[in-house]
Amino acid sequence: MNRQRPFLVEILTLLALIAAPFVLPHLGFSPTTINRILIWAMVGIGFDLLFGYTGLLSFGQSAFFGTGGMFAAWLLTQGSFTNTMAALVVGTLVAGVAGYLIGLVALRRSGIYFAMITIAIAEVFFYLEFNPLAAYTGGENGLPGVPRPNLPLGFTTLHFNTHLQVYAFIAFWYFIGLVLALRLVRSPFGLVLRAIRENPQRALALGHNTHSYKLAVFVIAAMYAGFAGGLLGMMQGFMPPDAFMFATSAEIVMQTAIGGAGTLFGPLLGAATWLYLSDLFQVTFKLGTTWKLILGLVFVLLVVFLRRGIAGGIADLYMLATRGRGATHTAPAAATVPAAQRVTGNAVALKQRQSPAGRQSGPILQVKGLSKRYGGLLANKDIDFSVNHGEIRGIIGPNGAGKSTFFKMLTCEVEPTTGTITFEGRDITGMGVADACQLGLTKSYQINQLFERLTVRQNLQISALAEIRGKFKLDFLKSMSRVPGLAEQIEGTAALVHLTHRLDAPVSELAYGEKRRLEIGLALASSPSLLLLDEPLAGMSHEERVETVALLKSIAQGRTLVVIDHDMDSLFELVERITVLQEGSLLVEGTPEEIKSNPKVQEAYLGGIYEEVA
Ligand SMILES: Nc1ncnc2c1ncn2[C@@H]1O[C@H](COP(=O)(O)OP(=O)(O)OP(=O)(O)O)[C@@H](O)[C@H]1O
Repeated sequence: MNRQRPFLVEILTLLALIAAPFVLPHLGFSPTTINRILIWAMVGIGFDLLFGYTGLLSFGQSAFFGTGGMFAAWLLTQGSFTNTMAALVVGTLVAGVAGYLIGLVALRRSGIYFAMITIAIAEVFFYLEFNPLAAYTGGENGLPGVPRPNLPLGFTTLHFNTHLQVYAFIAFWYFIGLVLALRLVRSPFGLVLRAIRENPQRALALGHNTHSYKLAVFVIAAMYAGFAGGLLGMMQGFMPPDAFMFATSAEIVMQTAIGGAGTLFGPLLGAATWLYLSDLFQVTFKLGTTWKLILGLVFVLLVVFLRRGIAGGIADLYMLATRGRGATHTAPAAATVPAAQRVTGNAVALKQRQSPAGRQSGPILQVKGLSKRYGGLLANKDIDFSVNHGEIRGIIGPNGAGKSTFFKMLTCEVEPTTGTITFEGRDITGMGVADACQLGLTKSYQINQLFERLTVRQNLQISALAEIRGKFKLDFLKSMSRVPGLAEQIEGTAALVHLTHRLDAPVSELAYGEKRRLEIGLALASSPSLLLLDEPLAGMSHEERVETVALLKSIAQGRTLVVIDHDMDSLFELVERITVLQEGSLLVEGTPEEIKSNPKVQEAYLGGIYEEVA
């Protein structure tokens, strides 16, 4: 919707914000509730970036909400600050610094352990506020006397005293926060965050420094919370200690879930629903303490029946309505597109990485004495291996021979127990997988490792962005269309793997064969100088195998490939030399003809099976 009509979302939001203080009171919202909704929604924007877009469930936002708010309030009540804007900025920066330090610790773990660390941190901040720092924070009394917002403009100072004026101040900053967040999620930085949410291992393997991205968004979320905390003190004229309470964090999580995570508008809708209902049950219906029970039941129902939240429900309704009018065009499935109509791999020249030393001959990869031990099991034993520039090498071996482990060591996913790996003349042993990919060494996986909820285009963009932008870049205000060379790289890769007609389809809608081609496309989009393919034909029908072998042949032109597969006939047709692994050791190397006729291979590996096939 927004791609066709730029700024439509922003304009509609602005109009809604202008109308809200005049319309919402007629629906039973008090002026204070309207202001609180925006403050909660602002914390929620940061939390949504963290949880909805990056997949990091934090229960620690109260720590930053309280820190930013308390610091700004302290500057204005006990410090010498009179400029509320300056106090807000300093409070936000302090919350950001706290976020950076806490992020360094909490992001060492993921999933439930990350969430548990953030709970513990929220509790630590609550304790600090109440006990050792009570002289500064007012302890359980909080900090009274926080002035209303003002805005010095040089020639005059604007003061925001009435409810409507305070609303205008908060709504202005909410709008700025939302616009910045919308830019962020549409930027290359934002796409990498979604890649981390969908498949953090693959995002890393494609060359993104996922830890730095997670730390950056953790700090950004802390700053949103800190800024909102400062607004809370100014709105109430008092900075309450309960900003630090765990319940605050829990409310942010619930409001975002109810409103719809990963939408940016979810927190606003969730906060509006939450605060409206709590006012309704407590003030209008005077339910006493039972209000929490009823509120709880309402929220359970909302979460159960609106699994993507209120914003998700609205989006679904919109899709239904536009589909009903025949507005949505579904791309044809692969099977319905005649092969002759598909763009051939040779039609678009895909950029290829240049060797750092300008070499185009000699070894691109050299391995000496490579071993990998898993406890008592030696998965790879003392392997010496070398591949030349432009070569197409096959690796075969029975199940459990150590082929995948060997690939994992080459791409630096797994550290070798002994031995060295030299790539393009550089020792890469023990280097991280992201660094290896950045150097031009990557692989496609035996089991698809895709970003399932994203489109084919976004999948390919995630890969190409790592090559174009490097391991980490804070380009969260940049538009995707302004990334140099990105569109060409995506079109070229999609054409090569015959997915041009599926670029805007979500991965979850692809057929298996298409997913396998996208898996190869992901590796190709990073312009590797050495591409490893781990069982590219695995699980394919006969027809798909024939198509994929043809595809691999077109990819192989001008590239260096190493391919593992169990399909001997296809592999013998494709590669120039073959390396045979058996029980973790290198058994023999040679041309397909030499391998077919090698008695050692027939006896020890093929056991005569290939003879029958041949
Ligand atoms: N992370 C791990 N921990 C312990 N053992 C492992 C691990 N990964 C692999 N292995 C073991 O190492 C040996 C080699 O496994 P690997 O997956 O490399 O073989 P493969 O040749 O790729 O097999 P296949 O053809 O079935 O994919 C196997 O015995 C396997 O069980």
